[in-house]
Amino acid sequence: MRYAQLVMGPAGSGKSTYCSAIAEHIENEKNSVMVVNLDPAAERFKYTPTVDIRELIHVDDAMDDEILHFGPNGGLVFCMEYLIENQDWLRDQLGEDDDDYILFDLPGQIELYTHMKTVKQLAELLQNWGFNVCSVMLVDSQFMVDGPKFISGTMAALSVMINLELPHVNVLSKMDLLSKTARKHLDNYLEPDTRALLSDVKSNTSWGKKYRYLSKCIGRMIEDYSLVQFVPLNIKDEDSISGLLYTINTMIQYGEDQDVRMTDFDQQDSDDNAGGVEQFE
Ligand SMILES: Nc1nc2c(ncn2[C@@H]2O[C@H](COP(=O)(O)OP(=O)(O)OP(=O)(O)O)[C@@H](O)[C@H]2O)c(=O)[nH]1
Ligand SMILES: [Mg+2]
Repeated sequence: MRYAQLVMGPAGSGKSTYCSAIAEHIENEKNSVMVVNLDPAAERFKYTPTVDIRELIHVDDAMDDEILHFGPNGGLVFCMEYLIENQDWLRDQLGEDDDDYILFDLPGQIELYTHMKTVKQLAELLQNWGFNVCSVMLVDSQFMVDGPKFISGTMAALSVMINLELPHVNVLSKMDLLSKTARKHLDNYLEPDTRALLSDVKSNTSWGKKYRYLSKCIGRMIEDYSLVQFVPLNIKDEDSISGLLYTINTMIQYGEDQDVRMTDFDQQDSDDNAGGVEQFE
């Protein structure tokens, strides 16, 4: 079995920084990990990618092409579709080693995740190649500190979850940047509570009243069904990273093989003992 995190989220939400920090953390625990850059427009990142989509296609190739003439956003979508069409290239680059743990650093174009099919196709390819895949969606915590923004971030996360149908975790990134007051505000929303969410939604006008009612219904739905949850991540705090990785690794069943091996070992041990008892008798 192999293991994959598809790291996604809006532009600048911290995906590449997350990949470097998580890779460093896993390596410090003496486990091996690889990072694959799947952002055809990436300029620089701290990690050294094992595989880099820019060796297959760069967003400039799509933009400079005299027939295609894409702008940066269309160009990026084209590159991701090109990757799927050239799946053999990716398969060869990834190799076939058992037990690989790979972080895929994806581009920051939210429509790739909310309703387009390319990332879903990528996940299906990886699953066919023997990966346990999960999606990790980063949302910048600074954009989630008032009720209406939290609701809209939650709805974006929900559409990604529905579109991809993968084991999924939503991460609030850049927690180290929040002031104490902002952190307190955010804490009120983390345990879904419609009243807290609505406290920022003004309702003086008739539009305001309707908007408040809609927000209330959405808030209740999220609260009643525990549909979307967020894990806050402070990348400067090792405990925060370990906690999140534990959640993710449980989802992709990373480490369970080791448990099985331990169980086999225990079984062997007790068989041996049983033999010993017989001999003794
Ligand atoms: N303080 C702090 N800054 C962060 C954190 N994560 C990312 N940043 C900063 O936010 C900016 C964007 O981070 P990236 O990791 O490049 O974000 P990205 O999601 O990969 O961006 P795109 O690939 O352009 O969509 C950089 O200046 C990072 O240094 C964090 O956890 N804490
Ligand atoms: Mg990036």
